[in-house]
Amino acid sequence: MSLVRPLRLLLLGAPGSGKGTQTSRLLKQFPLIQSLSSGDILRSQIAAGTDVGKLASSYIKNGQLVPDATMVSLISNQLEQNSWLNKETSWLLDGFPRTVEQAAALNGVLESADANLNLVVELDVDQKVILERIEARWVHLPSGRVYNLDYNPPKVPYKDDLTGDPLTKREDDTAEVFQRRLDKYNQEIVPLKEFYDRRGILSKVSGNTSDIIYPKLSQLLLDEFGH
Ligand SMILES: Nc1nc2c(ncn2[C@@H]2O[C@H](COP(=O)(O)OP(=O)(O)O)[C@@H](O)[C@H]2O)c(=O)[nH]1
Ligand SMILES: Nc1ncnc2c1ncn2[C@@H]1O[C@H](COP(=O)(O)OP(=O)(O)O)[C@@H](O)[C@H]1O
Repeated sequence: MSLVRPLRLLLLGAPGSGKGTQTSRLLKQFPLIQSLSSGDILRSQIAAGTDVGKLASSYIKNGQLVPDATMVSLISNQLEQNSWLNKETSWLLDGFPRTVEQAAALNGVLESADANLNLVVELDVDQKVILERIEARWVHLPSGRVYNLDYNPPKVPYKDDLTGDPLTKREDDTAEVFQRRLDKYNQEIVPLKEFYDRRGILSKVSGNTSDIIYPKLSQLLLDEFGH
């Protein structure tokens, strides 16, 4: 089955909860959905040595959030570039907004294009299980493809399945930095969820593995946008 109404989805979830993993599965099942990952955009800015990348890098390596104004301008420009600000395109956001200030700014941008979010889903994963995920996470930076030594290892050790490029460890994927990111997430997520709950578009899917979560997430989309 496919979606019959345009979906404008925001995935919320703790670092390591599986936002990227769920995104890649959704894009396979629903090819009409386009996606944006704020973390991937920042990492490509860093790799390109841009001013935004230089600024962001100092926050990311310490597990801090990049300032709201920087994120709002970076992602708003990306929404324009992607030509998402219309009523027809189906898209999903992973990693932005992360604060209620970012959510309010995004709301203004989308509202003025009459293309506001119509579903926000929180990935509810026991936070005890996500640290070990982070420690086993390896990424292919140019594509954003995500691997895990335990859960979904690359075919050739430490090499990207499609390009053969070497995989890398993210500098913010250490236990120490991860704990700071998790603490920050737990602080910001409460007002952020309230922001969307007040708008009647917040849902939650729970499960301690992505294989449990994905069928629930996919069914939620089909229930709400598949007819
Ligand atoms: N053990 C395990 N690892 C998972 C599961 N789902 C995703 N992962 C891995 O855990 C890490 C974090 O997942 P990711 O999708 O990057 O989470 P994000 O930070 O929320 O985008 C990655 O290495 C994934 O491959 C799962 O159900 N079990
Ligand atoms: N919306 C945002 N606001 C502020 N900082 C952000 C945002 N998105 C990403 N970042 C920065 O980039 C880092 C990596 O983001 P991301 O790849 O989404 O992490 P994770 O995969 O752990 O959820 C974050 O820890 C944060 O420092």
